Amino acid sequence: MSGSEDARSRARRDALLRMLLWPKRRRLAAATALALLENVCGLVPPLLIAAAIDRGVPAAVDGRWAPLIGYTAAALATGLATASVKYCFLRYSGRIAQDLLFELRHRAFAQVMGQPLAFHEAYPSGRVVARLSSDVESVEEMLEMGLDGLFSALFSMVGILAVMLWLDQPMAAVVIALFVPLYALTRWFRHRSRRAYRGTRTAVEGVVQHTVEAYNGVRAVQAFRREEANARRLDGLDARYAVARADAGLVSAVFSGGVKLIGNLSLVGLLTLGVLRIDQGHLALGTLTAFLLYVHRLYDPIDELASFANAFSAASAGLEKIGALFVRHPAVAEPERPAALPADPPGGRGAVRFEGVHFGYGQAARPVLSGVDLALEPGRTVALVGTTGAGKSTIAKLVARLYDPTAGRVTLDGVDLRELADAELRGAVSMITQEAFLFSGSVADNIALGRPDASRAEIRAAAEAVGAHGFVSALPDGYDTDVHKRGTGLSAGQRQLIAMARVMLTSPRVLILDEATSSMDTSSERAVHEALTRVLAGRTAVIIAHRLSTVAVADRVLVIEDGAVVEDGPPTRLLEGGGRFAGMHRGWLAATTA
Ligand SMILES: Nc1ncnc2c1ncn2[C@@H]1O[C@H](COP(=O)(O)OP(=O)(O)OP(=O)(O)O)[C@@H](O)[C@H]1O
Repeated sequence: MSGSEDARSRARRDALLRMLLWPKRRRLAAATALALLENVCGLVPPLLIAAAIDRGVPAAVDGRWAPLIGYTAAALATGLATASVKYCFLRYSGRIAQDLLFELRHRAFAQVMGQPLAFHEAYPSGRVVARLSSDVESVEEMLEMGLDGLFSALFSMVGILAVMLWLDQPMAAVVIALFVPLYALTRWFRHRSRRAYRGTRTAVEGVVQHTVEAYNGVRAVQAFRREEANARRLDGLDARYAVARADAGLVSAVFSGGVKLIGNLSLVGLLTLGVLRIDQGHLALGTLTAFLLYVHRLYDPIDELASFANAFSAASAGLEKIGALFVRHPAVAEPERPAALPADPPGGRGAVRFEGVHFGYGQAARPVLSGVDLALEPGRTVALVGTTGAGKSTIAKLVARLYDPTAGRVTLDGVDLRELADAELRGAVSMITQEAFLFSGSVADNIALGRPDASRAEIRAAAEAVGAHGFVSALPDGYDTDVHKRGTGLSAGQRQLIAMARVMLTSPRVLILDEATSSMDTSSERAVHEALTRVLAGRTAVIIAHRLSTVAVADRVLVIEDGAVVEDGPPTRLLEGGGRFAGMHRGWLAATTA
């Protein structure tokens, strides 16, 4: 990673942290106060034990038991108080951690869903899944195990050092002197662990991405016998992940071991100096005991701090990756003052115009459309045909305003699409994609996707209108059948019918249909065609026709070549004209009848 990229991704991580933590600052302050109280309580018992040894025991030897009993009871009471405050802190900080995670997941998911199509076409879905799953998990781990360690480590270190300095300065100096190698070790760890954990996040991303891709493309995998090769690739990615984990493990082992070593050196140093100072009469035995107890307490939290630092490095690398989702992509911006579509435009609803439209995917990319002028009349069906890569889908995406033209404008009923509020545009222009995607839920939920408030009668009427009612009522639970339940198994044609019922229910002014390329059997194809005729009636429609049989339902055909309209007219006239469309049709007839 280059220096400036590194700084950018750290800045993104910090911005994300600020966005998450700032609204919770009051609760975090309350958690900090609880942790402080816990640690202050925790400082008292060693002092009471020192007093018990130095004062209570000699008094008991003289037959006065009250001081010893008093010190012991006080040590017990502070121990109980520490435990109760710790319980409250853990419950409270646990809730904050869960809320933070909820917020992170919610924001990251909403951010991904709200990104323009340009983002999704450039960002592999596996990578997004890795961000939303394993990267979020790394933050979860840090919050679950780390907060406690961080707070106790920081507060107890400061508190213990203060008490040590108050008890005996030369002894405290030994402990402080050993902080120099500890500081050096911590610096090394911070630097090395950041690199190591970035490596693990990148490696796990590779594993998740490959798994998601293989799963999404399982048909192609099986058709091309790629199972073995895919499994080998996953093994390779897994091995890379294992190496990255081992590297991170090595860094944390060196750090934890180093901290333990320095802790033990402190004990030896304190014991040696303590015995000398007792011998010289400068130190009491109880104070030495308190020192030894404190050193133990000092290095335990440093160990916890090491776990936190580990978790933080992993989470920090995860947050850098999640932060990348928050980078703004040149989006189709919502207008500040949206215009409304005319309710009853002269000539009818659904007139689409392209006026001198230029478009290319990204600034450096070759232009796909160069000055397209086009008028689609209300209520008519236009089929776009042409060779692959000609620009048919691009025209459709501009009608749906999934992208904005780089120059020129696209209007609907006289209004520039850029002036329409998103909700109004989505209600006015609907798209049926090739795969006719069904979401988890019932058939009814899927039909009512664009109008969740639709009544069951309306849903049924929409299904009846496209001829889907028959097969839906034959499903085990009718309209309540879960579309992803095992055994439901809807065919491609049935999925298309459900997608068309969806359109019937929302009744958009303009419908864009990216016709499925996979062939259906003749009866399904006929059912889809019949449904199509009903859905198209009285609506402006743009069909990206992959199969020329679909063109029969169109009033007009546009032949697209290299981003330009090269032929335009009713299908029958184009067939008679003997131009490109007639040639394509002859080729298609020969292929289908061969
Ligand atoms: N998301 C994208 N990013 C960059 N270039 C793209 C993108 N989508 C399409 N293109 C390019 O734009 C051109 C037009 O593509 P488009 O998808 O509009 O063609 P099409 O006529 O619909 O093709 P097909 O029949 O194969 O679907 C092609 O050169 C294609 O490579």
